[in-house]
Amino acid sequence: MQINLSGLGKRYNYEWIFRRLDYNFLPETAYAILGHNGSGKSTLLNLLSGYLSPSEGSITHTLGHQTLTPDNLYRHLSFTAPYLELVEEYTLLELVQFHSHFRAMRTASATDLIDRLYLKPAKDKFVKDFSSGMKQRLKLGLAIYTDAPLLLLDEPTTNLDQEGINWYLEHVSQNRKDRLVIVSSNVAHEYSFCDEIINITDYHYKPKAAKKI
Ligand SMILES: Nc1ncnc2c1ncn2[C@@H]1O[C@H](COP(=O)(O)OP(=O)(O)OP(=O)(O)O)[C@@H](O)[C@H]1O
Repeated sequence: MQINLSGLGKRYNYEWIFRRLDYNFLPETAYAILGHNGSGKSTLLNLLSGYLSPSEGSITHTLGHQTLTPDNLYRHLSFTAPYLELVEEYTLLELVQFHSHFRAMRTASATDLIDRLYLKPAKDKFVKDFSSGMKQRLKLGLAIYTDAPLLLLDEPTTNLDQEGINWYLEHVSQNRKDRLVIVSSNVAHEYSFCDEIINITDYHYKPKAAKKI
């Protein structure tokens, strides 16, 4: 997957979050999008996922020689973020089986994924009864092990303890080689494996000062 951004800008009402963003995300490369709270990292990730539309400029997703349209882009990406919800009425096994029904996985089976998550003892537990760290590990596992050429991770280590962070780094590193990975973060350990860094604040809109008459 390759993504080209041309003159990309996003505003909410009258507030420009960023403007004039030209960038090429190359295949099989890992990128980190950095910036302080409220700087626009999640907004950019949501644009890259096709969930939001640009206010100006364009985003082109290319897979091999095929340009992807917004209606089929979702088939080729995997995305997780703290604000995305799990289906909490399912047990862990039911949820992984449900997910695998719709998306091709990089694991041999649902139980194989649960083993890799180190959540085997919680196989029959309802997701609503998981701790916040267990939910985050599950979200990350579903995202990382979905077989998609584009992996988008928004603040991936939210709610994870050191063991969870080590788990994330091990599994994302093992699964990054043949896909484009984009991580939004302001915590160094989340993006230590990334090849390129983009500061979203470089694209903040700075209105020209009015000339004094
Ligand atoms: N739906 C919306 N309507 C209006 N403003 C919004 C909306 N979504 C986000 N914003 C604003 O856009 C700006 C960027 O928000 P965004 O969530 O992209 O930042 P972020 O860098 O991901 O922040 P954080 O690190 O806190 O997650 C913020 O000022 C936010 O208030």
